[in-house]
Amino acid sequence: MSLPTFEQIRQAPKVLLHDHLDGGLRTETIIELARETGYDKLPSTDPAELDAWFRASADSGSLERYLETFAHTVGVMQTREALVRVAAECAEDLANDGVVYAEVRYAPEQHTERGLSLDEIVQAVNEGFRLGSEGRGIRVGALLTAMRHQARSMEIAELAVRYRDVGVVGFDIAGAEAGYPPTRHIDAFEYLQRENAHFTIHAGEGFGLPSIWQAIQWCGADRLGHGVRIIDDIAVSGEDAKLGRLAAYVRDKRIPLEMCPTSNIQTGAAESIADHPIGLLRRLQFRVTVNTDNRLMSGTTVTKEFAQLVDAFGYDWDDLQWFTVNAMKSAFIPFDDRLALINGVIKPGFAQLKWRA
Ligand SMILES: O=c1[nH]cnc2c1ncn2[C@H]1C[C@H](O)[C@@H](CO)O1
Ligand SMILES: [Zn+2]
Repeated sequence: MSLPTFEQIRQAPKVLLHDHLDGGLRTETIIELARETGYDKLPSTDPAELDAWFRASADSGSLERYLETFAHTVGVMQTREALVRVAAECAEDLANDGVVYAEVRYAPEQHTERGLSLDEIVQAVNEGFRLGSEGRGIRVGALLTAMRHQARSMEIAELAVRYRDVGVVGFDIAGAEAGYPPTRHIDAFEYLQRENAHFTIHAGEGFGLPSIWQAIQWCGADRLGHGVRIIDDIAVSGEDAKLGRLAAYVRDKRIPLEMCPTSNIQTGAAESIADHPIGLLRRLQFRVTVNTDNRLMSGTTVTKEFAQLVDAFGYDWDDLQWFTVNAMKSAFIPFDDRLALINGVIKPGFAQLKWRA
């Protein structure tokens, strides 16, 4: 059986758990929204040039500099119409990439510059996801992110609970990691735990093991955003790997790792796809999932991320299905819904592709 091709991977039913709404805009849309809303700070109004600018600026090797590019996407996402449009296009683009289930995150507190309330922001994005998903064979849920350098996490956690049955499936914290440990937001995480709500934490990307340890053992994260630096707790010699206590805990407890290979290279968390810790972590059977992080800044899609992994590691259909089922098992929607997607959509979809290959 030959390795999956790009087009075959695109057709496979895929699952995406880590994708930022403000990191996935179409360049043409940014330019149009800037014109419509009077945002005059774009580095270029030519789509190709702007696209190249985002990629080059995000390729800095530093998470902090990578994050600076979001000023322009967030800058044009300040009205209800803009949010509905961006969310609808996000759902459409993911559906066209063959994604059948996605959790897309954004930070409501970043969209209040022109007077929208947090509730209005969530309602607008929900409406966009609904419009963009309709009839396209995709289900999209929102994760509400609080910015770790700000102090609004409790408010955002309450917002996530308020909308838990209407479009929102969980909570997250994002932004610069060094200097802003997860425990800074412990009250929000404790509140979410008391509410039986789900959350993931960006950890082990721009900072190492202490961040992962806090996210899991202090804050009770259900999943880890990136978590790549867990390899600092694994000693490899030849084929042998010795896990430290934290790495063993993450693997034993089947804590999902939302890995984003291209993004990690851009921010300096990994050297190249071939050197990306995902190779080792998949071999050691951590609960690894494959994600895009920011499709605009990384010029990527789920299909591209998978295709690069196939090139680098020779992954076959079974590997791609394993990543996909891992992701579906780790989603924040109810167990019955996850099972229905695994048995009704993912397994039959992969079976058909394997059979044709
Ligand atoms: O990979 C990331 N790490 C930390 N923060 C991130 C990453 N990608 C995007 N963000 C930030 C910038 C966005 O404005 C915010 C909400 O989506 O989350
Ligand atoms: Zn992220």
